[in-house]
Amino acid sequence: MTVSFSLRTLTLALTPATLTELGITGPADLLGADPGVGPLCWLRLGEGLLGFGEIASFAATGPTRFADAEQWWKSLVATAAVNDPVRMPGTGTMAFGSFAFSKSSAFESVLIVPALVVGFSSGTAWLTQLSLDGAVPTAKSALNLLRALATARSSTPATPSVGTLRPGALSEEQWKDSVRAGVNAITAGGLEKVVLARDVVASFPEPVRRVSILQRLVELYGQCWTYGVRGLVGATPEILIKVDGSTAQARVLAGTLDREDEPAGSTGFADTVLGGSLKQRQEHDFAVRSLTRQLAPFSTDLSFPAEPFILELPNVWHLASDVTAQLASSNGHLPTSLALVEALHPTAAVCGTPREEAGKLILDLEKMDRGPYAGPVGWLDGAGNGEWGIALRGAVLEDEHTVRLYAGAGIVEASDPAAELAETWAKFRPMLQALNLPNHP
Ligand SMILES: C=C(O[C@H]1C=CC=C(C(=O)O)[C@@H]1O)C(=O)O
Repeated sequence: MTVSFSLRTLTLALTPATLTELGITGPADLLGADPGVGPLCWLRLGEGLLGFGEIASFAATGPTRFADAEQWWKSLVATAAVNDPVRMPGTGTMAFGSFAFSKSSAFESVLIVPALVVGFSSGTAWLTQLSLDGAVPTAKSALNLLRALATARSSTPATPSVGTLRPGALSEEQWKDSVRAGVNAITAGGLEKVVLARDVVASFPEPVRRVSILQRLVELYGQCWTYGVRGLVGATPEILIKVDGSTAQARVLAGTLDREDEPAGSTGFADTVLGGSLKQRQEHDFAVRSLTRQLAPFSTDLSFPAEPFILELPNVWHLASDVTAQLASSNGHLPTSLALVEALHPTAAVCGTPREEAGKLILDLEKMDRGPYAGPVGWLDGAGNGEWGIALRGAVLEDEHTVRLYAGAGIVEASDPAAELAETWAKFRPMLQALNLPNHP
């Protein structure tokens, strides 16, 4: 006889004394705590969520993957017994997720409910134990699990063995031909922007340690959101949507300048070359417009600055716009973060304008399945909150020895294939660094 139990969760605030006793100064201290594949991860600037173990998961492919995941999550949450005195976004019931970029992808979109979550946000730290086997989490059982992790951890990222890099679906020449074809399609009319991506494959004689990659990304790209959901890892600078109660926020990026292109001793280089470029500005405006157009029907108030700002990352500068919306309730309910993800994905930062035409051209010209690259990655909770980045500057660990890296560039009429190719190398850099591979082979 199979007995199915409801989800049970217990959340505890972690006091500074407990954290000190366990030697935990922040979430990154626990990255190396899972002796297996390592935790589910969503971290930025010393805050975020780590998930350990897996008590339930949902997988889907196809055009209804978001709606199916939302339905599965809602039915799990509906019967959950939640003991959550902390009551912040990410406490109580929560799951990590990653979604395929394309409705025709073979990659399985997933939601994963961990057994234990450690969270840090706005000066509060907490611990949530989740169970689905009838066990009732207690403060003692939750703290024992955390203690075991804190004791097991290793904090030094191991340097990966010397790896080699080879082209993925297309050679550099073939990819530049695709960019040329993209520019020709734009010139011929019918679309204004298309984002074309490519993949490269890294091979290592020794097994690659997922945890080490996450540790390196946190160390080098702390202001990006370091994500890890099963084999998908990366550090994205772009937020598709973050929902905290009735407020939604997005960080839209498009328009890029390689920091290695800055001449020594120059001042105001990014302002002039990136901020002053009509081509880059056009690329950016398409991305902002696509997001705001899709978000507007869910909002009572939507605001973003008239001019983008320049976001400085260790590898590149981007044109960036932060968008804020007050969410409208419908029949007494606010939209959940996952409902917004479904409505917003894919923006013109990763697809193009118009969306349908660009999507078709991507399938035609890239000659690869993007898998989870450029898809939404992040987490959601039982109250509808969540944070979803766009899975950029990342890779998929295909097996112990093989890592597939992805990067793309926005193509507009004025695009030059060689410059766009160089831009993809700048965008591969975070993962190349994390994997200890040469900057630009
Ligand atoms: C498609 C990617 O970046 C997007 C986000 C920021 C800037 C972009 C650009 O300038 O082309 C892209 O739209 C990628 O990193 O693979």
